[in-house]
Amino acid sequence: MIVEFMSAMIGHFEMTDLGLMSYFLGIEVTQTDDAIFVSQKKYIGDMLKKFKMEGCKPMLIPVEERLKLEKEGFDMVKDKEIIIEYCHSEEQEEHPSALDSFEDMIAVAEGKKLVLFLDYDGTLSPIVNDPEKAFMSDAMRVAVREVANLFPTAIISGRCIDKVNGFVKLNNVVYAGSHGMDIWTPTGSLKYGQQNKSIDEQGNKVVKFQPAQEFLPTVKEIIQVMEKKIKTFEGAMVEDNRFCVSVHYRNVDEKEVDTLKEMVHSTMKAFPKFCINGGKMVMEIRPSINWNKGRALEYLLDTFGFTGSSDFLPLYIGDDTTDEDAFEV
Ligand SMILES: O=P(O)(O)OC[C@H]1O[C@H](O[C@H]2O[C@H](CO)[C@@H](O)[C@H](O)[C@H]2O)[C@H](O)[C@@H](O)[C@@H]1O
Repeated sequence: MIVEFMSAMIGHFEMTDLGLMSYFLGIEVTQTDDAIFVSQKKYIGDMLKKFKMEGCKPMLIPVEERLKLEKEGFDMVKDKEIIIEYCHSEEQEEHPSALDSFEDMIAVAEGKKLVLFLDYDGTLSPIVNDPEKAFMSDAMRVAVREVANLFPTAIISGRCIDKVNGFVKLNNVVYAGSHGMDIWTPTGSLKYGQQNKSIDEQGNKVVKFQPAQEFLPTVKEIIQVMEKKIKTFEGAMVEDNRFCVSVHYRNVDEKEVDTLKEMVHSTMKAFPKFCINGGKMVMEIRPSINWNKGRALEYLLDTFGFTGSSDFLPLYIGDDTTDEDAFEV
């Protein structure tokens, strides 16, 4: 039938039979007897060339499997952003991938119970321009759910706990928000004070540990002041992270960034009980207390029942400066 159709068409139009399709609209096509494989290797090469990133090193990324391709919704800016996020060659030179030492890590873990700690932004989700849209892929969610079924798993984020919970949507992990200043666990710890029993949105009993409770009214005040002051900086954004505040400048004109930073530093002089830490195009304002992601990790190990034991290996995966407190522990 195909042959008949072709000769009928050739009778009417000037055309040549090129055989099986191998390349169409930037997609490479390989056809076998029982399958057709499509690949965009050339397209990716062209994209890297376009953004002058041909020299960058490849690495594994949490690509969604069996993703249905849609006609609508292609976003050139977002595509570029994701490629840049995963291809920072210089950054990788300085900070090589932990996966390069996978065998060594497995050797250290031999016979030990793994306890997994994960950061959210930049670790479970790609860095994007709009913090409200830092979604986690379904593939990543499945991976975290599966790993959390095997090992105790906690997510320690700079975000407020409700927001990170809303992004992750898993009930087999424990959450700690506000850089570890808001921890919700099923049981709590006998070693630490300041714990309150409560019920979460799903109706589960939780013990909340919030060592920066007394700072809440001042945090609200800081948010109000900052929101007024950033109005003159187009693209700046204040994010309420409950016990902490983030002032974002990712979308601010480069020429304005130093002035914005000066404004934040001089404004915070009126709030001496708070400190400012740097992050990825963000200024993290938080109470100056001896509590951080590292202390939160210790608290969580205790509530998981590992205090005094040596047959466990905590593994922390994070990408930002506030994660270094946890790496240290
Ligand atoms: O501890 P994390 O879970 O990594 O949170 C740290 C901060 O992450 C978010 O900001 C960063 O990601 C945004 C979305 O990709 C990006 O737009 C921003 O430039 C990054 O700094 C979050 O919005 C902050 O509140 C967190 O403190």
